[in-house]
This record gives sequence, C-alpha cells and structure tokens, in this order.
Amino acid sequence: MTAGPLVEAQALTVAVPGQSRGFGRRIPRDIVRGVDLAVPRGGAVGLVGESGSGKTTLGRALVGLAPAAAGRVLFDGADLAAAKGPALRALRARMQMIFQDPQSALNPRLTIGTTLVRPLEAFGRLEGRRARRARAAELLDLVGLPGDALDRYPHELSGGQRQRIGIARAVALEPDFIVADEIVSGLDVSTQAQILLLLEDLRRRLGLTLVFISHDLSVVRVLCDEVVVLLRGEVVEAGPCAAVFDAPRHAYTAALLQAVPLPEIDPAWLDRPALAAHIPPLAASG
Ligand SMILES: Nc1ncnc2c1ncn2[C@@H]1O[C@H](COP(=O)(O)OP(=O)(O)OP(=O)(O)O)[C@@H](O)[C@H]1O
Repeated sequence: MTAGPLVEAQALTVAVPGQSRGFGRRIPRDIVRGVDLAVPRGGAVGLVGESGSGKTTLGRALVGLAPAAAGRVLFDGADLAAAKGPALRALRARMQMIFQDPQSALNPRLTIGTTLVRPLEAFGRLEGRRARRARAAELLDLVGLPGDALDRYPHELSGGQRQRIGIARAVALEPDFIVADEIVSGLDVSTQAQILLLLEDLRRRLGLTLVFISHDLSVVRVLCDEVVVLLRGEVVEAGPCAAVFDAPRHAYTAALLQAVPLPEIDPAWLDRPALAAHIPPLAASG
C-alpha cells in the first residue's frame, strides 16, 4: 500500500470499436478522453453527466474492465495495464462494479447461493462448500436479506432485493473499491432510499472507496464528497460537492443542475455523520 489516492486516472483515454468502414475494419472511437481523476482512500466521488457522456465507460476502465487506449489507471499505485498473472488477480479482487440492472446482471439460472459462492470459488476463498455457503449467508445478512434467499432464484425477488444481491456479490471478496453505476435506476423512490442507505452503511462499515455514477445530482450531493462532471468523455469540472453544486463554474454543470432541479431532501440525509444512526433496520423489504 502506498500513500495518495486509492484510484487514479492519468490522462486516460478509453476507446470502443467504431462503426465498420468496409472490409470488416472498425476504427476505434474514443469515448473517454484525457481524463485526470483521483479517488481518495475511503472517499466517495460522484460521476455525473448526460446520457452517453462516457460515465459507464470511465467506471469500467477504473476497475480494469475496459483497457486504456492512452494514459493509465493506477490502483493503489499499481498500473492496471502492467499487472499480470497473480498480481492482476489480486488487484481484480480488490475492485468491483455494481451494475445498473440487477435483472440482467444476475444469472437467472443460478440460485442466489450459487451466485454468491461463485466469486469465492473463483478466487479460492475459504475451503469447501459448507464454509462458502456460510459466507454467502453472512453476505445476505449484511445486505438485510433472510438466509432462505440462498435457495431462491433472481425472478423470485423484487427489484430492490435483486440489487441487494448485486451489492452482496460485489462485497463478497472484501474489495477496497467499488464503482456503483446507476444502481437505483428503475426502482421506486422508497426502495431507492433503502438501497442508497445500505450502500452508505456498508461503505462506512467496510471502509470502501466509492465511485458513484448517477444522473441524480441530489443523491450525489448527499452521498459523495467530490463530484466529477463529464461532457462528451471529458472532465469539464471537478471538486468538492458543495462547491460545484452551489457555484458551478462551467455552463454545462449549471445546465445539468437546471435540467435536474435538486429536490427537497430530508435534512437527515444532508447530515452525513448522522446517516448511520438514521439507517432503518434492514428488513427483507425493498
Ligand atoms: N462497447 C461499445 N461499443 C460501441 N459503443 C459503445 C460501447 N460502449 C459504449 N459505447 C458508446 O459510448 C458512448 C458512451 O457510453 P457510456 O455508457 O459510457 O455513457 P454513459 O454516460 O454511462 O451513458 P448512460 O447514462 O446512458 O449509461 C455511447 O454513445 C455509447 O453508445
């Protein structure tokens, strides 16, 4: 472990395959361009921007799921592109992504128990089926679901419960860093609040470092210390949430704020230190 940010993007460019130009040639298209970004250890950084601005692509690159076309991503000081073999595996276990749509992110043919045990098997954590199943039950408890969910299938759960499974799977290997990508989209408002409180509770209890991708600026303001604003793959503004939201320096940020007026927020939410005390018992609902 080195000092400094846990995760850092330096002049990072990420490309995706472009449209075919004949003869099967696909010219890569830069989706993220020259991004500099630092995520402090234990901090929460929000990533905002309109649809298609490259948030998901940048998030994927930060956890090593998309390669850098130029520049680099450093995790705990190590260049992801240079890591190989066991060193890369060890890094992979420390960073996880939670996806927008748990319905498609979870394999419908696997029980929840199998879904949670798989990463433990793949990374050689714990010995034997019994110990891994016990850990899976522990993970369910951690996200507020009853143990009998182990033998259920994703379609038997509500959207909120499925996203709790997505979170349980992401923390199974005790990562240091999580990218949460629009994880409450499509859920009703009260379920959204429960999932966000769960994430915030786990972040504190497990000491996670978080990148939180959202189009909902009010949620970013509550959950994150800092915010990075993306426009067509480039950072146009970044800084502490309060400063950026109260006095945006870039016209695009101001437009984003206008397009999504910050709704009235329960004052308890704004008081982050009081959040832990405010978290309701995690019942199986939602
Ligand atoms: N694998 C891919 N192949 C081709 N194009 C891609 C690929 N991945 C992303 N893109 C394109 O890159 C652009 C940015 O996508 P990305 O999902 O990163 O943006 P976003 O800000 O997360 O958007 P949204 O909020 O809609 O999810 C989009 O135009 C998308 O169509």
